[in-house]
Amino acid sequence: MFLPEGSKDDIGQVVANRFKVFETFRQVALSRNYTEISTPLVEYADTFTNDHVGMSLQNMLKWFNRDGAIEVLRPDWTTSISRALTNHHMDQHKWAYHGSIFRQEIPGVESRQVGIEIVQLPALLGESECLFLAYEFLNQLQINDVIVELGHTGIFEEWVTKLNLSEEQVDRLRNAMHDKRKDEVYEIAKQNGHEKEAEVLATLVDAYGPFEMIDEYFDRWEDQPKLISILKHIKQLGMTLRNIGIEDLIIDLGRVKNLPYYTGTLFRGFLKQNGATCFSGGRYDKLYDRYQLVTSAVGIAFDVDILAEQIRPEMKMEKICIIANDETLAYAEKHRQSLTNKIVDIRYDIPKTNQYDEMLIIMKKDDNKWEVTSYED
Ligand SMILES: N[C@@H](Cc1c[nH]c[nH+]1)C(=O)O
Repeated sequence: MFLPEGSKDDIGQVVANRFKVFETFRQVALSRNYTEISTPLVEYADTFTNDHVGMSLQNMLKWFNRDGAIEVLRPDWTTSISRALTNHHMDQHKWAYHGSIFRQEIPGVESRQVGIEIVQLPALLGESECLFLAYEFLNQLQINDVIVELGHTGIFEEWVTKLNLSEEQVDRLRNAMHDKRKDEVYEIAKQNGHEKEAEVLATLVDAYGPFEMIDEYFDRWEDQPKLISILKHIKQLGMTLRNIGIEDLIIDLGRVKNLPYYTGTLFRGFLKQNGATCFSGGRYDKLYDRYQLVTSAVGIAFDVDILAEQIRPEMKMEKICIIANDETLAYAEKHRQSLTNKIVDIRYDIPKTNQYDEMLIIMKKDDNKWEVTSYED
């Protein structure tokens, strides 16, 4: 039997590690007063593709339902939670979730996330909370070598308004910017004759580095109040993170949104070991506009599969095998319960591999009682 391309079965340690990530996340989120939320796996495509969200149908797993409407497997938690929350009271601010999302551009199509969404909290509080939680969660998983990157959608978008480009040109520009293709950024940006602004935009491609670099840009953009207020916000967030001990902090001022709904601060976490993105998130206030709700919203999602790969094996527990038969099975189970903090297996056959630290066998004594003795072969 075959599986569709990208799909795979997982066995043993991978599955165990994933559960460790899920469990640790739940415990951290609950201790920070999050309420758990779950949305259905199957939703209408329109929930994600309407103008307020703007995700592309192309990458979704989709089909027509009986009435001819397009349904999809959940491609994004953030959007489906915003749909769900508008039908609920908004007096709870902090929401936590865990489960799969499906996007065709992700290798394997299915990927597992744990994440949080925070609504209607002041900007700095909500954004810091996302990264405070990230810090606590990763510490608990003993994953310490992570670089936190801060960015903001507003910097690129502000420069772009000066260029008089069509929507299609802006999309191409955003993609070139995302891939840090500097020459292409310049070429697209100057298409309507704004060469000076195009040059500045091209230099934004290189505007990444250690957090302290932000001070340079206060001088460079001193005559641009919008950009200065964005810089002040990023700086304040960065200083707050520094104050709780997040040392590995970088900025990318040329960062563009990787999901269409972002409207402000963006953050990502990279594993130092291999550069993989282990979390990603940001501000998306506009997602609630279509429900005529004035809301501030920010969130972060962690890639469970990437984190699971980093988990160190648990302390090894002693592994015992009790050899039983139909007659001694119940006694074996009772004995198993008395062996705490050990992995205990019951088998009828005598295992050929030496995967157990100890093997026990149940023998009948003269007085018709049972006795557990060590099995030696
Ligand atoms: N949904 C985003 C992460 C996020 C959560 N909240 C805001 N952003 C993602 O899948 O990358």
